[in-house]
Amino acid sequence: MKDVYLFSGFLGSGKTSMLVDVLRQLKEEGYKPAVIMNELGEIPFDSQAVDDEVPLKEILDSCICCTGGEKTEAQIQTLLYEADFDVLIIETTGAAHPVEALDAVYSPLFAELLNIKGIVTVADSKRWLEREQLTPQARSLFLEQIRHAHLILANKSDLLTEAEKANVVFELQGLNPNAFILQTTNGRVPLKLLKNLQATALKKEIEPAQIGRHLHLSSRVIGFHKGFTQEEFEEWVRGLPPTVYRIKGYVPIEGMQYPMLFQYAYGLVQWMPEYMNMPPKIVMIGEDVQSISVIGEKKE
Ligand SMILES: Nc1nc2c(ncn2[C@@H]2O[C@H](COP(=O)(O)OP(=O)(O)OP(=O)(O)O)[C@@H](O)[C@H]2O)c(=O)[nH]1
Repeated sequence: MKDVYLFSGFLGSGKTSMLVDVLRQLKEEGYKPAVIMNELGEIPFDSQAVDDEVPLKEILDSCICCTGGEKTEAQIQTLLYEADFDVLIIETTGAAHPVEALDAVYSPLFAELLNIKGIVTVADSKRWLEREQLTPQARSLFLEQIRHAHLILANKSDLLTEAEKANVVFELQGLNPNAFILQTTNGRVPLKLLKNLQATALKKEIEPAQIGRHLHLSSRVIGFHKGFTQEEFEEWVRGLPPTVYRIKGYVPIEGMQYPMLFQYAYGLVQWMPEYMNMPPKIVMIGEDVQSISVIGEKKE
């Protein structure tokens, strides 16, 4: 049987960071992992974090829980047919309801081959403390992702005081008394903890809540034809409504040879120099992102 983990968590909470670290640990211990990634947005941005030797299937611009299980089922079948792996990690979009995503993984086609270990949810600890600021729909999804987890990572703990950290763990445990909670930075979770999860995610527990469907998240790809200074770009980002949850992509910066890698998640921006000439495009994910005006946007 191949072990299957479902990685869940709100937009920008740290799922890909966790994935990269877990893949490293799996490989160090001699496992052969495979990955299915589901991204909101047409650009396979996160998959660049997975190196070439790991079998990878992507589901772009849709969401496991909203398209039903067919695409995931097909991707798992293809992997089982063509790839040699012993652990499968499915990273859902931050907009997915974990139980509905898990439901998509159960299929009579491969029930005998997969051992579903459980749902690991990454929670942005700072967002947790300020969850009242989310719209009610986004908040319900955020809470559902935590409520249904078998293991919770209280991530980004580097941004909190000791008292805040303790408070987050206490409150998360109140919402989900059955899950193990670990304080983390950059989604670092010891492999042993994952391996200890044991098929607690039984089929009979599943009660799809359909909450993800009431949250009208959309993604928008924005291309740029001119460069910015980092300050002016950040100023534009700071002026965005709080319902823009996530931005990632490549931004042309004056004086830089290639567009820089840019990430935005819950108030924090991150820039990294890029050594390849990546297309100057970002993906913006949130509620009603189509109506937002963008400086320097190239109409396609
Ligand atoms: N300060 C801090 N930043 C973090 C931590 N974990 C992740 N980040 C940053 O948060 C941003 C989002 O991290 P990802 O791992 O891409 O999050 P994600 O959940 O995969 O994002 P989506 O797939 O877009 O929903 C990146 O800029 C990370 O570098 C952490 O523990 N502390």
